[in-house]
Amino acid sequence: MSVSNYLTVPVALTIAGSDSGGGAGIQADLRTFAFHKVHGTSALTCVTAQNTQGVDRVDALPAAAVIAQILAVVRDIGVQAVKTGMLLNPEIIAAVAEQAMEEHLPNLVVDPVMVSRTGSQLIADEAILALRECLIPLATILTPNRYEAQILSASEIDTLESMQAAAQRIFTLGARAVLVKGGGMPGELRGVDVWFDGNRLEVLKTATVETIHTHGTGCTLSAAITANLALGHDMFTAVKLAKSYVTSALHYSLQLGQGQGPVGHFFPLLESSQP
Ligand SMILES: Nc1ncnc2c1ncn2[C@@H]1O[C@H](COP(=O)(O)OP(=O)(O)OP(=O)(O)O)[C@@H](O)[C@H]1O
Ligand SMILES: Cc1ncc(CO)c(N)n1
Repeated sequence: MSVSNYLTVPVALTIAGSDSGGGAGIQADLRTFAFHKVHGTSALTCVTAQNTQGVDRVDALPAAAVIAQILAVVRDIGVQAVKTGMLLNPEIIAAVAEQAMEEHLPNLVVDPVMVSRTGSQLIADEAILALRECLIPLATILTPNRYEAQILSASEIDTLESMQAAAQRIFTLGARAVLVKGGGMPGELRGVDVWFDGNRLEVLKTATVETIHTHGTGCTLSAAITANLALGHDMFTAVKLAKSYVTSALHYSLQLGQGQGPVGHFFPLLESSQP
């Protein structure tokens, strides 16, 4: 007989949708938490029938089921950081905001999933309004992509200066910090993100990785920020570490399916397994 070493690890919670293709949503989040040696817990909001080519169908869970999952986790296991992904409808958004107001969701990273990187709207207009009014003001870090930032700032974003202006404008919605992501920008701006926390305006820049397999980069980035917050890093350090992780995962993106494959979340293992 041998005795288990009881280990304690930080815990993160993702409140997000399922991606049947495994590249984005809950599946990307849990893989990212595991990579960071953070125990991943989840509250599922919806089930998407999705692959590398697009989303075929979305079925929402009842808001009460989302709350029950959150409470089951926070009352027993406890969490150090939380992220939200695809929340889909105003009922789920209001329920999650209520949990945040009850202080059940510490270090809350809100990835305001509204529009895909290719520009197609993923949630209804009422849900966008609910995110803006109920949940975004409660966020620790908000991570809109180019198109989401355009909606939230009511401005066109096509240059670095317009990303910076949008980050500052979106900050006024109430999040403690905003990261405008550049994956949907043209050319060399694809690897450029802009940070604003009311004080520091920073440009986080990596070289653009030439790949079409970018499915789930946004989910992966916000999950990595969440994992780093759970590990005890400050907000800006958590973001810098997360950006570096996504860049490495993009360097080992996976050619799967007929469309945009996912990033390689376990790149050190993948690197050594290739012939
Ligand atoms: N080709 C690329 N090269 C380098 N970095 C990239 C590239 N594409 C995206 N990124 C980075 O990936 C992160 C996610 O940004 P992105 O704008 O793709 O989010 P998103 O649109 O929410 O993603 P998705 O909807 O595909 O999950 C950002 O840090 C961005 O800079
Ligand atoms: C479930 C889910 N969440 C988020 C995104 C955005 O990448 C997606 N495509 N699918």
